[in-house]
Amino acid sequence: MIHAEQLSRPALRRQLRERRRALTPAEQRQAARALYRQLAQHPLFRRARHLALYLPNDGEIDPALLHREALRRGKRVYLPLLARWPRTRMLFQRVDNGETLRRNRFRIAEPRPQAHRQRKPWTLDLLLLPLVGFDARGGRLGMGGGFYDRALAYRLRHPNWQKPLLLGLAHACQQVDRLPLESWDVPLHATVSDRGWFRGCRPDLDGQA
Ligand SMILES: Nc1nc2c(c(=O)[nH]1)N(C=O)[C@@H](CNc1ccc(C(=O)N[C@@H](CCC(=O)O)C(=O)O)cc1)CN2
Ligand SMILES: Nc1ncnc2c1ncn2[C@@H]1O[C@H](COP(=O)(O)OP(=O)(O)OP(=O)(O)O)[C@@H](O)[C@H]1O
Repeated sequence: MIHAEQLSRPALRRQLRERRRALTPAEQRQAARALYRQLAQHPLFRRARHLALYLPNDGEIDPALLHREALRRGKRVYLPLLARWPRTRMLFQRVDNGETLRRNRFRIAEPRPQAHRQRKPWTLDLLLLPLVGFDARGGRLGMGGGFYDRALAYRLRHPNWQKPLLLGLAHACQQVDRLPLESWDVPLHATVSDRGWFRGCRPDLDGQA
C-alpha cells in the first residue's frame, strides 16, 4: 500500500491515477462486476430512492451495472453536471435511460442543463463518489477540482444532517494508508471497492446490513 505522508498531493494523485489507468479492460470489467455484487443487494442501495453516481473517467471503477439496476428498480438516478456559472459549482441532475449527453470541459459526458431535473445534494438519499485515492477512515482524494467538497460543504456546517449517505467507489489498488485531512474535506461514510467495504466515519453502518 502507498504511504501517503511521504508524497505531495499532486504526486500522490499522479501515482494513483497511473495505477487505475493501468488496469486492463478485462480487469476493469471484473472489478465493475465485483463492485456490483458488493452493493446491489445491500440495504443502503436497496432503500435509496434518489441516488447520484457518475460516468467513469480516467480508469475509475464503473458503476454502470448499478446504474442500470437502479433504473430497473424504479429509482431516480442523478449525474454530476458542472454549472456554467460559477465554474466551480457542481449540480446533480436526473437522467433518463438513453438520454443524449454532451461532454463538459474535462471531456466527461454530462446531461444538458434542465433546472427542473436538478436536485439539491442534501435531498438525495445516496451519493456514490468517484475517487483517486481513499483510506480506511473515510478520507477521499479526488481529481483536485474540489467539486464534490464544495457541493457537500453544508455537511461541515450541519454535521447532524444525514443525507445523502456518502459512499466512495474504488478499485482496491486506490487505497492508501492515511490521507491528510484538509479543512474542507468532507469525510465519506464508507468506501466500497471490488474487494470489500471500508467503513469511514460511520462505524454504525454495520447495523444497517
Ligand atoms: N467521472 C467523474 N465525473 C466527474 C468528476 C470525477 O471526478 N469523475 N468530478 C469530480 O470532481 C467532476 C469533474 N472534475 C474533474 C476535475 C479534474 C479533471 C481533470 O482531468 N483534470 C485534468 C486536466 C484536464 C483539463 O484541464 O483539460 C488533469 O488534472 O489532468 C477531470 C474532472 C464532475 N464529474
Ligand atoms: N468548500 C469549499 N469551498 C471553497 N473551496 C473549496 C471547498 N472545498 C474545496 N475547495 C478548493 O478546491 C481545491 C481542490 O480541493 P481538493 O484537492 O481537496 O479536491 P478533490 O477533493 O481532490 O476534488 P473533487 O472533490 O473535485 O474530486 C482546493 O484548493 C480547495 O481550496
